[in-house]
Amino acid sequence: MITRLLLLGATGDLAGRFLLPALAELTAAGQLPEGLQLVGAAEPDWDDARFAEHVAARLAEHAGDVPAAARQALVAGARYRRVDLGDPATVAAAVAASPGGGPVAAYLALPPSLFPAAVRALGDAGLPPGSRIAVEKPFGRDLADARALNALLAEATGGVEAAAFRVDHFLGMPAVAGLPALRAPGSALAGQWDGEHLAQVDVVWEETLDVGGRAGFYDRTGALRDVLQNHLVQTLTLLAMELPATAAEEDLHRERLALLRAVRVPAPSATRRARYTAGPAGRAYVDADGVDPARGTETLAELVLEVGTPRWAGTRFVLRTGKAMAADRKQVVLHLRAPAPDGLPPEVERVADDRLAIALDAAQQATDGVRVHAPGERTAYGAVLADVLAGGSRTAVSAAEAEEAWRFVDPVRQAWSDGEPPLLEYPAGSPGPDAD
Ligand SMILES: O=P(O)(O)OC[C@H]1O[C@@H](O)[C@H](O)[C@@H](O)[C@@H]1O
Repeated sequence: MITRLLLLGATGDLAGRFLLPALAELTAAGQLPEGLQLVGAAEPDWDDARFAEHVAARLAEHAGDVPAAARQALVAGARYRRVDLGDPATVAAAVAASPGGGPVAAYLALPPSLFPAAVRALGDAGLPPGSRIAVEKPFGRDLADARALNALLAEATGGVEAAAFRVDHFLGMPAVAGLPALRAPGSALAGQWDGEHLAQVDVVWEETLDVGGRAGFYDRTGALRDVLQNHLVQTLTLLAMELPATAAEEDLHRERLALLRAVRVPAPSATRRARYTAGPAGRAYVDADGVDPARGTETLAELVLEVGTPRWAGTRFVLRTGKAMAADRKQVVLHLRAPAPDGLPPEVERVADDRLAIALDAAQQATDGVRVHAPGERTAYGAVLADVLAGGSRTAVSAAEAEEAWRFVDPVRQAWSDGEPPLLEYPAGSPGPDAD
């Protein structure tokens, strides 16, 4: 059992807004492993007391809904070690920092450019058996890079696949995790789940948020790598895979991988990319600090995919994500070929006779950093951390799944960098280019 959580990047944005609040939530629910020791690690030259202040402030801001006693317990138990990823000895010291010497979960809440150095340093430090390394997304910049990162992880973990945890927090969102149940045998939608009944399925994640202060990261990433290649593709796997034969995690991963293998490489003409200009919602993307306009980074990405299985003959899967858009639209839309049946599950909204919508953010919305979720329901990062700490893998992507997702996204990335199709524009705060 994991007894220590080493949070690398503990002073950063991801830790402050999502991971520390999720730990507080799990503390309150009594769902952390008994005696778990939190060691925060980052570059600033802080001590335990300074880190405790930081954790308390982040929790006050982002986990105000968690009872104060649980927040205080987390703050009181937190330790801090300064690490410099260029100096692996500092990482080894952080691994050794907590007493007990049990298995460690090392969580890389770091910019992707630091993943290789962090994984190498953890490998050099030598993690005790039963330890895990959790890596955030994007997992690699392309297929070759993802393979290299998988090789490093295999080296650092002695080839134990379960020891490498490639996080995708969308898999922990209740609405995404619940997608397979919507067409379980007996459901009104069970008989609709194929190309004969569904002409098109949209997986949409449109945000009103612009890139804010993240332009330095975002400009090297873009909408395709930031959200579509991972979050939307994983949502697609849960929507379109065959239902696993059992509840076992290996069956789930087998079906997710089989679905990814069946996705055809889209032609460039089946893709769109765009970036926002100045508009009602604010200034142009290219005017944000840290943007190099010459890179041509997209803030909106769309792929129309086909899944080459008998079930999905004739269905178009449209995956679209964008920043600085007119409205927050985070949903799956089913376009039926005939009017939808009666007796739909409560999560499914009839928006037209032949069109159904499933909200992806119904139970959990991050509005100005305030967490809103149904009482007793876990947040996405609560589910991820519970999984990491308990040895689960439902919110993780396997090595093969990570590479397979790049197989059909890499050619798109390549075509885009060759200028095909051209980069479109949309005003910030608009529904996107040529909105349908
Ligand atoms: O709304 P959530 O749960 O933060 O998920 C969306 C976010 O997912 C992150 O992984 C992306 O980096 C962000 O750009 C995006 O906004």
